Amino acid sequence: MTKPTADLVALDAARHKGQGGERPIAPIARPDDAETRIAGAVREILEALGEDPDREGLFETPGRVARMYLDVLGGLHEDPRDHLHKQFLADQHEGAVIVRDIGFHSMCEHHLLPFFGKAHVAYLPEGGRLTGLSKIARTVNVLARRPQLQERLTDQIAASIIEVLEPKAVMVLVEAEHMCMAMRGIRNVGSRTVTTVVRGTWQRDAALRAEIMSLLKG
Ligand SMILES: Nc1nc2c(ncn2[C@@H]2O[C@H](COP(=O)(O)OP(=O)(O)OP(=O)(O)O)[C@@H](O)[C@H]2O)c(=O)[nH]1
Ligand SMILES: [Zn+2]
Repeated sequence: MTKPTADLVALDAARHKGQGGERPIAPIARPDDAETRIAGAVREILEALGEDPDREGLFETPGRVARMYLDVLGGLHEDPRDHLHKQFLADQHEGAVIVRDIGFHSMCEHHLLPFFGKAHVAYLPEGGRLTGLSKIARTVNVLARRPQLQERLTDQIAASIIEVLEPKAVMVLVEAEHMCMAMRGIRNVGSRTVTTVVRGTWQRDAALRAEIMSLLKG
């Protein structure tokens, strides 16, 4: 079978090189002593703040925070593309598949503070090649549970789908609120950031692109 989207995969690989440093989609290994090391570092932070990490309320905090980080950043050690291998064929379906309102929580890699919101994903299947709807949400979830940039999260959702499903087109829209803008720094509560990516045939057809984009926005 020919690879109609090979050029798109290459384009994505090139884009990721220049974007916020290289952080490929592939998972990385988790060191065996990760929990102990994170707990030790959290204890250091508490001490550096002048706190007593042995007082009753903080005694178990380093371990808790370590387990929390391993959970909320656990997507580093999973491959988001794995989920997309569960595929079905539906030759008669020629239209787009749109999954809206996929809630996610991520961590901004600049401050390690949460950003969270919704991802909306559309793809145009090639040859009726579909994946399970939940698998798109699982893919978003793995990529979100990493130190991320919203732009990279958006790109990597599209790149994962392109690589595994080889669709004719993909569009992803992510809207999120960043705690690093709300809790600190500019302290701007309530502003939302929207990022989009369009790949494949929808890049070339402005009318169709606008139609899919309006469906994505809901
Ligand atoms: N493009 C992009 N920027 C982000 C994201 N998450 C956080 N940032 C921004 O990363 C920037 C880091 O800027 P720096 O000047 O290095 O850090 P800072 O002094 O803490 O910046 P302020 O937030 O302006 O106080 C800030 O402008 C953040 O708003 C993201 O997902 N995408
Ligand atoms: Zn930030």
